[in-house]
Amino acid sequence: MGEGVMEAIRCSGLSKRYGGTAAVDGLDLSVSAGQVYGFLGPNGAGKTTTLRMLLGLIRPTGGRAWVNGRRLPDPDGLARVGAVIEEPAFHSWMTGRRSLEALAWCGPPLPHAAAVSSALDRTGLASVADHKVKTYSQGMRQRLALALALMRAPSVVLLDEPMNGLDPAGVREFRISLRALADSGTTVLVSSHQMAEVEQLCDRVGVIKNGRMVAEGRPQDLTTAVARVVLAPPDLEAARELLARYFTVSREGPATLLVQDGDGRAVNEMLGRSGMWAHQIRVERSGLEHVFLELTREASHTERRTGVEGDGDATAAG
Ligand SMILES: Nc1ncnc2c1ncn2[C@@H]1O[C@H](COP(=O)(O)OP(=O)(O)OP(=O)(O)O)[C@@H](O)[C@H]1O
Repeated sequence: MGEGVMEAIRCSGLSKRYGGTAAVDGLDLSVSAGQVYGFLGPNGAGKTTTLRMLLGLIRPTGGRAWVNGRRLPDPDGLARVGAVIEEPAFHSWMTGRRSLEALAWCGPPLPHAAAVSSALDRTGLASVADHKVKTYSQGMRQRLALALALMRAPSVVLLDEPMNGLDPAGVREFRISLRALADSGTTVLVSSHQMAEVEQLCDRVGVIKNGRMVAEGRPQDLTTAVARVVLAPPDLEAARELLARYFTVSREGPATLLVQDGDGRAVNEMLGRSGMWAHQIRVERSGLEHVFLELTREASHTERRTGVEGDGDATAAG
């Protein structure tokens, strides 16, 4: 994304408290127009609550948010926002196309006569549009929900874990639909637990924990280099001691060391100077999943009780 691209979504200090619990706690978030933004976080991190606030379904208790440059709450702007927060219940005896046409009756008029066909097309459902929904796979139903969200040609789409429950082929198809959507200029904010998919799909990623952003950036910038060094004993132990002076090193297998943040050339040079020669040095990026787990490690046993509304952070590690 270039400089000066319009922000499609912005949250500034956005907060939502339920009694003493801070579901979202001073969240800052910025999504440029036309991006696919991955919104990651462990269970209970505040993802759904954030999406519900952006949709005007619940009212924030603090902070501000804008969608398409318009300060929320903004009922008039909702027509330009599509969402799949919970899977809608379709009538299984209707066809996919008929389901969308029936639901089009509720709400404002469609932007053009071919809006239903276009939404089915964009979600890869054109060939099964006239089949009954009860014959659809889980993945097809989830894409039908996406088609429903796209029917009014929104400029921003909010999706809450849309790939949950899909098999690898379903996830791949869904990912292709989302990518095509963003390539046509629609902004997509997608919450997910499927790290590998997020890594492949998203232009940027934000990781939230306890209702706050803990890491943000391009997927490739959030991952770190790991050098995998294969050496035969007895050099292995000597190499571990040597490299451990400069890097975090761990034994991975009987002949392999894992060197965090290791640059292959530096590792090679250090070993060579000490007369040790590796059979192999391979530098890889550690997956986003690893980074996610590290960043959110304590989240599952962290209590989030806060004091009186307006108080500062009272987070206590459990
Ligand atoms: N209506 C509510 N009343 C009280 N607490 C709530 C309510 N909605 C959410 N919470 C709490 O707010 C926190 C954030 O919930 P939220 O559903 O936003 O998390 P999430 O990141 O979407 O989690 P998941 O990945 O499990 O869907 C949780 O601790 C949850 O229990």
